[in-house]
Amino acid sequence: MDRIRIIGGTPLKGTITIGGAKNAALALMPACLLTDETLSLANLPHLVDITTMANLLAQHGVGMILNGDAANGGHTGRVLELTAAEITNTTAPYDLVRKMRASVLVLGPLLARCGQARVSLPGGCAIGTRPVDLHLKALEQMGAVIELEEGYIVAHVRGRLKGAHIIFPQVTVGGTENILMAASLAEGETVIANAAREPEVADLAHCLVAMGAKIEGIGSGTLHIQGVDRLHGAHYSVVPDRIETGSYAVAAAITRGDIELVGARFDLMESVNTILTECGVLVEETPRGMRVCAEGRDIAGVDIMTEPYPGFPTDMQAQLMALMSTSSGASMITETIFENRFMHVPEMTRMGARINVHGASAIVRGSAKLSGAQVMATDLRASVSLILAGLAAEGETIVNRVYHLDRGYERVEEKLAACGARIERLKATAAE
Ligand SMILES: CC(=O)N[C@H]1[C@@H](OP(=O)(O)OP(=O)(O)OC[C@H]2O[C@@H](n3ccc(=O)[nH]c3=O)[C@H](O)[C@@H]2O)O[C@H](CO)[C@@H](O)[C@@H]1O
Ligand SMILES: C=C(OP(=O)(O)O)C(=O)O
Repeated sequence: MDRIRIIGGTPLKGTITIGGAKNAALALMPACLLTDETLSLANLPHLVDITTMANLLAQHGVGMILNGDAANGGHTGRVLELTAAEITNTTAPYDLVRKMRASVLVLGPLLARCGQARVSLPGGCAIGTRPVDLHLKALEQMGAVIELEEGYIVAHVRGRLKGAHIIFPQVTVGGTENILMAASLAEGETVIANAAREPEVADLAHCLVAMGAKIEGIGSGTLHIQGVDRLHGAHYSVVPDRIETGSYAVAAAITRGDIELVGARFDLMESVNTILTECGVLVEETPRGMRVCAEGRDIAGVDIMTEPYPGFPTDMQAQLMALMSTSSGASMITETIFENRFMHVPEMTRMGARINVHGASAIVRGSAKLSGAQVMATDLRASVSLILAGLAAEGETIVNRVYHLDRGYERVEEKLAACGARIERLKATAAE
């Protein structure tokens, strides 16, 4: 397995281009199953998760054409044309679903278009148990008959799905996305109350509208969807990745550097920027995106609690913990979304961070210096948080098991190195 080697201590300066959002793209791609016409997605990030979703869609019968953007070396701004002229297979197999939980997002579209679907249960993952019971209950309310057989969700509906009044007892991003897609082709009106307001959900809703769906309340906690008989093709550009933006904002802050994040959507960064500003970091909007500067600044400890959007994102919790480890005060970080999302703590502790976990809260006592160490990445955001800690640490840090990182960060070493970071990927040898 590849490893990342970092020699820390250099304040990062320069520009980093932000790509399309992984979590938006993973919801937009399965939307192609709702129509026999072509859905063309621009600004698609180049990530392992996107390839996994493409492989899953291909085995459902989706034809795909990828147009690389030569001007950017074929890396960023890719355009993917997806055509589900005919759905040849309604099973999402375990081998693909287990690689990526977002695979469950084919369930709603398959059921709406084909009246049946057989999707492997995603199972738990490193950060929590992550059941999909709320997706299933909502689809049942829409008339689907669902059974669990041999680890698979086996669903069918007689005729079309029917509009329903769905009240999610807990905010669920994937649940809202699955129901949005299913409801777009259902008979009658669906109301989703306590819907997720994440920008990636809004991105999906805007794309569905471009495909002919009738959705009101986009971006709010109540969505009204008037089902239509058919959807058509569309061309849609994926929203910039706010978690990638936030991760590189922390890279600037933790190294006391100065980075412009080109293409970032400042308006989607409010909760993260509020915390960074409270810490003492300068964050400002620029004509091209946003600038984050911590040069010569003292970072203060602040308390953070993860919440659904517009609250502070759980996907930024580990990165902020790395920053808080280098602050001059104490902070309390409370994780309210996932029950097991502190796996970066023992690894950061190996680098000299002073962190104690009590239930859902971690007390971070800032320390002046982190020191390089061998650490193990356990999940996507934990991986990037260890890289961030390594950038600030004295000496050499080796982050092992970085395959998680490639799920969600495109060319991370290249982007950081362009700002002066001493970072390289150590490729796995054939014997490993
Ligand atoms: C691909 C993608 O977009 N992933 C994001 C998405 O994950 P994902 O869509 O899986 O997260 P959810 O918003 O659904 O999960 C939120 C909480 O609700 C619980 N829950 C969810 C569904 C359900 O049927 N039953 C249930 O109990 C989950 O276990 C979790 O504790 O939103 C999370 C919360 O912002 C982010 O961290 C992930 O990066
Ligand atoms: C938890 C994440 O992704 P996923 O939902 O795909 O596991 C993430 O992006 O941080």
